[in-house]
Amino acid sequence: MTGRTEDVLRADVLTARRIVVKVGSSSLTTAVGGLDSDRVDALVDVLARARAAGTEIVLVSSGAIAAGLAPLGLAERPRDLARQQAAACVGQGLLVARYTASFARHGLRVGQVLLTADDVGRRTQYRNAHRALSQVLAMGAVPVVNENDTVATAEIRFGDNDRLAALVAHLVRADLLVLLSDVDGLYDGDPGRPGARRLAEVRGPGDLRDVELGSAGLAGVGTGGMVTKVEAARIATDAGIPVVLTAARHAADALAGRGTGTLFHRTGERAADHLLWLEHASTPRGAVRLTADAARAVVQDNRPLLAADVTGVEGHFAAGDPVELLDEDGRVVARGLAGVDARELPRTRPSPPREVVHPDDLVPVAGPTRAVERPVPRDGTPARGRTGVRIRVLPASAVPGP
Ligand SMILES: Nc1ncnc2c1ncn2[C@@H]1O[C@H](COP(=O)(O)OP(=O)(O)O)[C@@H](O)[C@H]1O
Ligand SMILES: N[C@@H](CCC(=O)OP(=O)(O)O)C(=O)O
Repeated sequence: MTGRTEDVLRADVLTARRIVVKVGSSSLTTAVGGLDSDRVDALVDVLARARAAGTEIVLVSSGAIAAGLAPLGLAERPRDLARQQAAACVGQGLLVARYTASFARHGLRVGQVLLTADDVGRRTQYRNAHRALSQVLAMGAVPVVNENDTVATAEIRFGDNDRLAALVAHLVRADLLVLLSDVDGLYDGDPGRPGARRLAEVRGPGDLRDVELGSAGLAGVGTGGMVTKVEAARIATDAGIPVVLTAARHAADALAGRGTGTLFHRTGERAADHLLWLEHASTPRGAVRLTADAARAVVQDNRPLLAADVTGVEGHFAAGDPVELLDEDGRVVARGLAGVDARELPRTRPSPPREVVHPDDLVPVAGPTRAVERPVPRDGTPARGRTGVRIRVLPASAVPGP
């Protein structure tokens, strides 16, 4: 053994029994648009081999919009949401038909799973999605997951399948997340720039301090560029799931544990089930403002939030909806699932002793936080943050410019 990182087999990959593999639009389409059957087949061959060797695979596949362009006579990804949705409607069927035929060559069935990130943040839907995915796997089929673009309008504009894949990895309790793109790993800057260097490993946020992340790829069909992949890697690794990022053409090496691409080591432990979705995927339907004492007790001492703690209510949320918990100065201190409707909360005190948020349905928002500008979408919509989505502040170089 030479001791080079590339030569050392990755233990995290070799021991993984359940792997979520995410493939981006840029890796599934031809140069002139439309689905590239050869590339789909090449990927499926690799996944089927892993499946035959006993590894359970969940595929998160983008490409619905890209696949729908040519059949609808569109030369490029449309700028308006309605035509993006139409392209996704037509393309998703074609995409799954293609996967169905391709996996059938290996005697494998696929099961289409369309998720709306916001929904799965709710406990019941989370459990339903978990049960469905587990059963598809238990019955030997391969789940093919995408966002439900028809209804998840915010997801088309601001969401991305990299983040969805990280959350799905948590949902199915995966041992590993593999992100496949058109670039063979994370570089310290634009990979097209002479002298750009690939990072073989990322052990934590410190390793990203001097890395420049672009928010758009070259292919013109993907969403989010490297920014969303690094954010997805942070969500997964914080939840105890290591991530390999590499090119789709290196998928076989990645699944064999060879040192291709970039390995993001796990940095945290698995969080309670639906809380990761609540933190990263839900859109708050409102907010409750708390007394100073309550803000402290609810976040630090894990005590229930009671109606008597509430000094103000914003929005028209219903029981089960995600809400933000604000301190006296209006800063977000936590996110929780409301146990009551907004209209049930009296706006004047004193209030009856009712539980507004149960401790099991509450996730503190670790500070410092701020709304992060998300990448500029190709449809030209304003580069505003997805409503209510806050993420921990990344190193300055990791946050896309406006
Ligand atoms: N620091 C970086 N390292 C690697 N790739 C980067 C970096 N910054 C920007 N990119 C770009 O990100 C692109 C991948 O993102 P994207 O097109 O959204 O892919 P996908 O369709 O696979 O999700 C690459 O083509 C690359 O040009
Ligand atoms: N749901 C969209 C995926 C959007 C997306 O995140 O694309 P990509 O950056 O290629 O992973 C579609 O199927 O077209």
